[in-house]
Amino acid sequence: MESTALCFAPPTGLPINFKHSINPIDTESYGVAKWPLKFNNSEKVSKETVTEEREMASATGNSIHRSSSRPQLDLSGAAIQGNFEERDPTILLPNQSDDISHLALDIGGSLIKLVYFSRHEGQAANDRRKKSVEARLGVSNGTRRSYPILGGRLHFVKFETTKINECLDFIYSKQLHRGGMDSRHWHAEAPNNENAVIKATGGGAHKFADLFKDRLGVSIEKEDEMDCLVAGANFLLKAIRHEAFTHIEGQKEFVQIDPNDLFPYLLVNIGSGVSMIKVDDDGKCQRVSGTNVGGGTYWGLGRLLTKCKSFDELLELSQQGDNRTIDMLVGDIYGGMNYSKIGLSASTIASSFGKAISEDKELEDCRPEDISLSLLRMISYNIGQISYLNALRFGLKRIFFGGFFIRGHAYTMDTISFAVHFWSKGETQAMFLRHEGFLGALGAFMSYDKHGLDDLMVHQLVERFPMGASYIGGKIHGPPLGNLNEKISWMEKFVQKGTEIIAPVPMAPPGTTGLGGFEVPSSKGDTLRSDASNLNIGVLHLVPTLEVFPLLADPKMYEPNTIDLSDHGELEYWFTVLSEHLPDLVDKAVASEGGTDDAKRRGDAFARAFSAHLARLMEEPAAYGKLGLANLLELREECLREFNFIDAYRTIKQRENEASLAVLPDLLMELDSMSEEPRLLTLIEGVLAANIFDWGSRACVDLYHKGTIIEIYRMSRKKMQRPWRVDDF
Ligand SMILES: Nc1ncnc2c1ncn2[C@@H]1O[C@H](COP(=O)(O)OP(=O)(O)OP(=O)(O)O)[C@@H](O)[C@H]1O
Ligand SMILES: CC(C)(CO)[C@@H](O)C(=O)NCCC(=O)O
Repeated sequence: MESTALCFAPPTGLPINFKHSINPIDTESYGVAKWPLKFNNSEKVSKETVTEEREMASATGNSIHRSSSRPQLDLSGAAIQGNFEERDPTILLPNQSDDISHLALDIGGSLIKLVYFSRHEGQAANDRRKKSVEARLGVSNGTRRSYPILGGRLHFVKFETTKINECLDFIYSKQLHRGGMDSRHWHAEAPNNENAVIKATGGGAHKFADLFKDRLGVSIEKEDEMDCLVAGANFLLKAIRHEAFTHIEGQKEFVQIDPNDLFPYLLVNIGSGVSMIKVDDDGKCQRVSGTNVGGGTYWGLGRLLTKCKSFDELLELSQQGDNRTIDMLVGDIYGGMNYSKIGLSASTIASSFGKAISEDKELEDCRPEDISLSLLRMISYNIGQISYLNALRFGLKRIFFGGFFIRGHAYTMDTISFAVHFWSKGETQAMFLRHEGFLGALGAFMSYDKHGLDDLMVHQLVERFPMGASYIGGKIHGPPLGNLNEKISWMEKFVQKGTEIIAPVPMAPPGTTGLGGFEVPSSKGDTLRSDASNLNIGVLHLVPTLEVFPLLADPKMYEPNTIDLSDHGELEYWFTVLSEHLPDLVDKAVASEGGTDDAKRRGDAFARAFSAHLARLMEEPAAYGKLGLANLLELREECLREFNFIDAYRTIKQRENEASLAVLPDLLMELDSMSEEPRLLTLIEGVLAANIFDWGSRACVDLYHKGTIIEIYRMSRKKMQRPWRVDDF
């Protein structure tokens, strides 16, 4: 909220979340510039920064350390260009070569992952405002970091590696290779900078370096893949609040990792192939094992055997599968009996695909659904088992699994967890990461110096889930929204089409047996979501729009969620409250923008968007991370901003401020006439009375319709029985 009111609490009406707003809304643009651009046919240089030695070191399993060759921001001779009073003056960095990139890539065998940065609009003005607020309050976060973090957002996007041209088009359309659309230096006519460098990792950083030079005129600076995976994982585990979770028998549970107690751990990255890395510290790691039976195997073999056209299709197929028709179970061999002496139940799979040996069984006789499930189970279980053995080898108690093979898919995670749990007898814990597929790309992004990301802690980074903004895999889930207008019309269409556009793929629980312990690997509820990456990964705001309240003694320790919505009863209650309150909020929001037709349309779109989020969360409360009431309120606030409602309570605040100012002299006189002790008590009571005004409570809202807050305040001081009293002061 823009805090302008004199005397009342944040109009959430719910627990104060101690955050105040700093920045305007996210106005992400997916406008695509015309391709092709003027390319320069400069010589093909590919700067090698990864030395042979380092590559050898990682290949042979020696410890590897992060590269220190990083581009630096050269601030010498920096000067403001033009008018100092200007809202957003351009700062000239005369000695800076134009090679600061806002994009990093992980180009793997199957997928290209992009992490890119977009600057907040009006960032400079906000920074100034924030500084002046801090100066007034006598606090400063400035000492926390040695240099400022980039003010903006991190976005996550993926493409299939075979469609690298789509990826290049995307980079070009957003001018990411030139610092993004918001770059002050960018002009369509400007010549390409010969020195522009993009950090990239994965095999494709080597394979496609020339293509990047040819098509975008940029050089790829290669970062070691294992280093990047580890840097990305460490960053996520330290900086993102709800990053790691366990997934056992359909139950997802977020685990808050203590950054001081993170190491050592085993990182298992399941991409096309699988890498297992022992991580001892920041920048200290060793690839201890790997297996070539990984995500590529599932997708490759699965495609051949089922004729599926896409990975998603294959994964969804597995949902309807029954692996007992393909896998040979212990019971099949032992005449329906358990082999208890060695701990094998009859339902344990004795041999994956073992039933396919039967002479009267051809591929056509097998259901593609069953094949997909058997394959998924075989590969996931195998990876879980090898991971456990490596954890055992090095005495590691925690294994984090990443890579795009996982796809937040419940069955995959349950199977891996089961294998680790079963073989370690519960001693080793399998954990998953929400940004599973982006570890390498994030690590490559981290390798740019001076972005300040290294210093970010959990409470400083905020994740947001804008509507329809995910552009993933070269496929658009939700629209490629160019501007607010498109966003609104998309919401209108969304309503006409029902929920099919962004709603998760509804899937029946698989009736599968054969996991050797739990008969039916059920997932929560009746629905599963295979493509967890659609809405489950948001946009990371590096300078949050809702800033941590600067007077908090210890922001790390402050938990704004006084109500945990993992309790289903609470969840239902609050969802009802928020849904019922929605029309009233929309009225206020529309009024705050002058009640114009445009505001009404936006208000309508906001209501639909927020309702869609609520529906999504009702179905999978942990979809966006651990859900508490404060998160839900922040989501609502953010959603308002998406539709350009900067402060829904603006008009009310204005009215109240006027009313308050009108009576302030009388109130002060009244206070002045009191002796010291009753005066102090009245002040304390006044502050508390003002703070309990609760927009979420219908009683308060009804009361408010009958008068202004100041009247309510006066009345409450005189007549109303308060549900609290001041014991001591
Ligand atoms: N939309 C998709 N298209 C293709 N594969 C997908 C998709 N979604 C998930 N996958 C799975 O993710 C795997 C790729 O994962 P990831 O992107 O982490 O690895 P990679 O970097 O491509 O591979 P590597 O690191 O071995 O080079 C695929 O092999 C497949 O199993
Ligand atoms: C070759 C890489 C590292 C490329 O990402 C990956 O696919 C992998 O770890 N494959 C497994 C290779 C092996 O250790 O058998």
